[in-house]
Amino acid sequence: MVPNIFSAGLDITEFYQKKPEETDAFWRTLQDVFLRLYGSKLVTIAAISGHSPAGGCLLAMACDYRVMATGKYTIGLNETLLGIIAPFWFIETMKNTIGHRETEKSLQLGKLYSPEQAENIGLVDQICPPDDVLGCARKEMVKWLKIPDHARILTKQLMRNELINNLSSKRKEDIYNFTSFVQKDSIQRSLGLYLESLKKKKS
Ligand SMILES: CCCCC/C=C\CCCC/C=C/C(=O)SCCNC(=O)CCNC(=O)[C@H](O)C(C)(C)COP(=O)(O)OP(=O)(O)OC[C@H]1O[C@@H](n2cnc3c(N)ncnc32)[C@H](O)[C@@H]1OP(=O)(O)O
Repeated sequence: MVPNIFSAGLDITEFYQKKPEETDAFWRTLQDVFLRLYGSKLVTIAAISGHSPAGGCLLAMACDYRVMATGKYTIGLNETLLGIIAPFWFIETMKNTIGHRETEKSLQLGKLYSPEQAENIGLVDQICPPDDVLGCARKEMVKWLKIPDHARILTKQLMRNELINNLSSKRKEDIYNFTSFVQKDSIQRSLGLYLESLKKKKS
């Protein structure tokens, strides 16, 4: 577990100044990771040790339960702030987590929530001091593991199969949409400026 950062989201350098076949392969891998995690028969609990923007938020939402560290961290789907769009399955996952209305506001504004705000809207289930995040996640895991596995798994599948089947049937189209979108000159310019701004913030 890395302190302060759960995940900085997708590595933008994987779709900045890359060839279409490279961005295709990158997106296919992300789809694989998501489908495996969201559809996992195992109990999955995200111990969110710090920042969790965009793709990081998606990974956390793909789990069954989320524990987030308190502190000056943020979580959310901030794609619009970067001049890009959250794909339909990011949107559906967020709707399944916090509901339609909150998702609509959240996505259009590219909102990044503090841990307390995230807990209030149900984006995370629990907040804990940073040095206790793993402990809180473990405690919660014990509860989940007491439930008869077959019943929990079938329930999870009933709740999640619609989205899994939808994405599975549209994978090629989704890859095509991603690559044609990120290859646009205007999007490449936005991504370049954003990467520069991250580096400037650091120096
Ligand atoms: C019509 C159909 C449309 C279909 C769909 C089309 C399109 C697009 C969908 C794309 C979905 C995208 C999802 C994403 O996840 S995009 C990435 C979003 N992530 C972020 O915005 C986070 C950016 N990072 C930060 O805000 C901060 O780094 C931090 C996570 C808060 C941590 O801060 P700090 O500890 O101060 O770290 P540094 O800022 O110093 O960063 C260290 C170095 O890492 C570079 N960096 C950071 N994040 C990223 C990233 N996500 N990708 C690539 N590089 C990143 C940063 O520039 C520093 O680099 P350096 O060491 O070389 O200077």
